Amino acid sequence: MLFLDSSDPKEIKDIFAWGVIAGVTTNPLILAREAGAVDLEQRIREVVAASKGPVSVELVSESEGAMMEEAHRYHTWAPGRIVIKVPFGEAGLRVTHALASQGIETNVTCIMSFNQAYLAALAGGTYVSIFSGRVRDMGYDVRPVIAETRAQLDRENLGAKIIVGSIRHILDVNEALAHGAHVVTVPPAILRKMLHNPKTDETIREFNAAWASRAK
Ligand SMILES: O=C(CO)[C@@H](O)[C@H](O)[C@H](O)[C@H](O)COP(=O)(O)O
Repeated sequence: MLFLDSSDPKEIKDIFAWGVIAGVTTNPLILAREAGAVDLEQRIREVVAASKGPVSVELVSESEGAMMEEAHRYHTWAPGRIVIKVPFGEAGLRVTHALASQGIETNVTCIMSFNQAYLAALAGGTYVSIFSGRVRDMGYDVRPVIAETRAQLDRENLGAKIIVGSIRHILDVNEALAHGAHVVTVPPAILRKMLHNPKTDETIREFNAAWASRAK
C-alpha cells in the first residue's frame, strides 16, 4: 500500500485522482518547507479535504503533558482521519500507550532500528515508521530492520503496521515492500518517477504512429 509523504493540498488532490494512494503523512520538516507561514490547522484541514484515509500529523512538544494536549487538539481537527505522529522515545512510548487506550490512532516515527520498532508496537502504536534513507545515511542496511520487524509483528500478532518513509529512490519503494512494509510513504517527486519507463513511452509512440498512418 502507498501513502503520499506531502503536505501540499494541490499535489495531494492531483495524485489522489490516480487512485493509487491510501493515506498521507506529514512531518514538521515537510510542513515548514511546503506550508511555511500558513496556519497549521488550516493546512491540515486542507490536506484532509484533498485526500482520503489516514493523515499523520506530528507532535512537536517534548514533555508528555504537552504532547498529550497537542495530540488531543490535532485529533479534534478531523476525528477518524488524523493519526497522531509521535516521535520515538520514552515520553513518546507513554504518549502512544495513553492515546491507544483512548482509541486515538498513532504513528510512532523517527524509528531507525528493530528494537525501537518493536517497543513502539508493544506500546500500542497503530503504525511504526522506519526511516529507510536515514538508516542508510548511517551506513546500515535497512532491509533486515524492516524484515525482522515484520516477522516479529506477525509472530506476536501485534496490531501495528509498518510504514517505511525517508524514501529517496524508486528502488527504496520496491525493497521496502519486498521486505515486509505494510505501507511505503512516497514523496510526490519519487511517485512521479515511478510512472516513467522509456520503453513504455517508445511503445506507445510506435502504436499511436501506426494507427495514425494506417491505410484508409
Ligand atoms: O515518518 C513518516 C511517515 O510516517 C514520514 O513522513 C517521514 O517523516 C519522512 O518520510 C521523512 O522524514 C523524510 O525523510 P528524509 O527524506 O527527510 O530523510
